[in-house]
Amino acid sequence: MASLIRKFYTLTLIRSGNKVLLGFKKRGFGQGKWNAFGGKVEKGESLEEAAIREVHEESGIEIVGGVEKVGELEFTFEGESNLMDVHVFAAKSFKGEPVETEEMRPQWFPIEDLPYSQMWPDDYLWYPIILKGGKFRGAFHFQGHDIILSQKLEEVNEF
Ligand SMILES: Nc1nc(SCCc2ccccc2)c2[nH]cnc2n1
Repeated sequence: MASLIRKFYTLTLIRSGNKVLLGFKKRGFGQGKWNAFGGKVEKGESLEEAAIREVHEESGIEIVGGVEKVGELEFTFEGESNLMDVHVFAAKSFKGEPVETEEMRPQWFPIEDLPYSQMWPDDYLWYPIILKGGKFRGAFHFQGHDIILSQKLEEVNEF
């Protein structure tokens, strides 16, 4: 099996009471889908620093109380050599109002009414784990961006 190139990304969930802040991706990878805020980890920054940076860049929200690691996901795509190693965080506390950026149009959604049909097809499987305070590890192999060919998902007690 040809070797894959592992690249690191973050995703950060911002929750306030019964609402979750998502962004509609206006361009680039994942364009047209609602997603949490995230992106590539740059050289020289920690996963947590990358998570906090991406949230601020994409939504204007300032994370003040740090982030908590809640999940690890690996995404591979049929016929492509990249493996996306995505570290999922939840913001402990934050300040500021979300603003629309070139990348993302932010919107608060009630937890009971997340737009899963307009999100990545794996998300409905692991968002509930985060929302009940759990942690998870998963791997999803895609055909394109909308079909999952194979998957693994398990809840874990700690990272
Ligand atoms: N929720 C979710 N997110 C991603 S990519 C997240 C990481 C990323 C990468 C590049 C730009 C911004 C954000 C997914 N891929 C496959 N399923 C998926 N689910």
